[in-house]
Amino acid sequence: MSTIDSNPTTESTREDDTLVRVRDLKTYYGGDSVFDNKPVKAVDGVSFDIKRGETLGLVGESGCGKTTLGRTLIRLEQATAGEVSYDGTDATALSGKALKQWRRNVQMVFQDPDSSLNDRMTIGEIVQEPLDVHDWPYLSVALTDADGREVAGDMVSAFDRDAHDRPDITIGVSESGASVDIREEIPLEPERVDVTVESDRVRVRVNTTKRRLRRARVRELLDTVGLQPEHYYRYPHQFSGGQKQRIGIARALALEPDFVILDEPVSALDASVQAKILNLLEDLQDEFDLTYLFIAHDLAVVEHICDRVAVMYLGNVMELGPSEEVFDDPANPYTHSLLSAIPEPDPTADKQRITLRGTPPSPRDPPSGCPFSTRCPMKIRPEKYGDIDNDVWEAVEMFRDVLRQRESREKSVTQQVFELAGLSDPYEDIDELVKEVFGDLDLPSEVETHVQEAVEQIRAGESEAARAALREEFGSVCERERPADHQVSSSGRQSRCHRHQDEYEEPAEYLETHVLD
Ligand SMILES: Nc1ncnc2c1ncn2[C@@H]1O[C@H](COP(=O)(O)OP(=O)(O)OP(=O)(O)O)[C@@H](O)[C@H]1O
Repeated sequence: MSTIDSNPTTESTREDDTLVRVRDLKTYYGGDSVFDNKPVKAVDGVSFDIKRGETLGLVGESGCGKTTLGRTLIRLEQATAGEVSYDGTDATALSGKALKQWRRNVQMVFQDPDSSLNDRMTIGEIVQEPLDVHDWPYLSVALTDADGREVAGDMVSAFDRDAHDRPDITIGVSESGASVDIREEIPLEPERVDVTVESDRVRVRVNTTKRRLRRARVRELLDTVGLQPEHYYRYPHQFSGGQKQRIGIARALALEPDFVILDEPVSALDASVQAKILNLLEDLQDEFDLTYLFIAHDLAVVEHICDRVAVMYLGNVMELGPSEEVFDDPANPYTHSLLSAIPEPDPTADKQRITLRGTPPSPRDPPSGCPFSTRCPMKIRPEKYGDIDNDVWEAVEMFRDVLRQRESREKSVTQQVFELAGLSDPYEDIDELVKEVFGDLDLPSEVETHVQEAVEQIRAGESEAARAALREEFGSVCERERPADHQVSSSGRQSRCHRHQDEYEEPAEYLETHVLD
């Protein structure tokens, strides 16, 4: 198994067809004041490429950092560290006019169409707003000679071209006269463009207003997303959820982006409407050569629509590869766990589930080593505990996890609820905790001794030392070292797990022999 560490560029993601390149990206919230010295590590060192025209899915439990990652990619959040380049341009370094121009090319469709559409604006105004903000169309003009070659010259009205450097109007000048060619996306008839060729200059006059062109563009966009012309003057509350999402999509497409982030675009919709919106998104991708980052928690949707999928946990991408491979033959323990939680359509099918202990740790206090180490059912054990009974091992892990949470600065919601209700947290009392976690389990003497020693230390107020001693005894490489990304298939799929090193059993093998009954 080869390690690929920080550069996931592989055979299948050659530089030339890469549109978005992300390297070691981190987005932290807070952590910069005396009272708040631990930042929330929402995105914590993520690297991947998105190829031109592909759909990359981003999945993971709520709070794992998907939205923050999406927002950072389009500069709605400021990256704390790392690199995001877009078609070769470092997007994190842009500012001023360059940033505004770049923004035309990257758009986002939000999960909740209700809160993303201003209820006091008509649909026409909502879709037109980005066009107004960016003064679209730019009405840039290019001159070509009789052979179709662009002629350089001083443009009196040298408006911005679009992000692809395409002119909106191309005037071809030859001995027989002048021709007018208008880019397909500009709703302007050539008859409205007057061209006068003089000896040393070419005058171009457009006989319409930008306002009219924008309104025509909005009407075209409404049609493109399956809405009717009469919807132009209506208000969002007059539409169904699916229609509202169509409006959101039309708005996102207004400035002719290349890259669109779809943040749970169908999660709030009924199943039948979901399918229609997904079909629309696929059609639009083909028609406009769009590249998508598709954020979702519904794995079935991702499997259907995405070429590749990135599985995220606690700010990290744990596995990334072609959707079919990741879904059919997951490599990473977290992917195994996530997939095992999908309900089986056939209730009689005998599906073996992996039950994950507890909830993900707080991104303010992530575990050392592997981010999944506090819950991983396939965690590497010290050799002497390799054959220990599974229930005993799980209990030890749970005991350590609860101690860790007690130490963490942030109180869990459960603890807060107990306190608000004037009750003591059942885990606060160490004897109660031991009873709760180990119950009637028959502990091997070695385990019992170490647990007992830890309990004594905690009673003596030395929780830190107790945790350190337990880590020394029961810990492994999973808690000591951050795993590298390993290439796990010839397609370039990568997985972040110590088990991919030669000396350990692969997660899938370990799962069969140790975790599933
Ligand atoms: N503005 C913010 N300030 C502080 N913490 C934040 C902020 N936004 C998000 N977070 C925290 O960052 C972590 C990642 O949140 P994010 O919304 O990116 O996750 P997510 O995977 O998109 O979750 P969901 O599926 O619920 O939307 C969470 O712990 C969240 O509480």
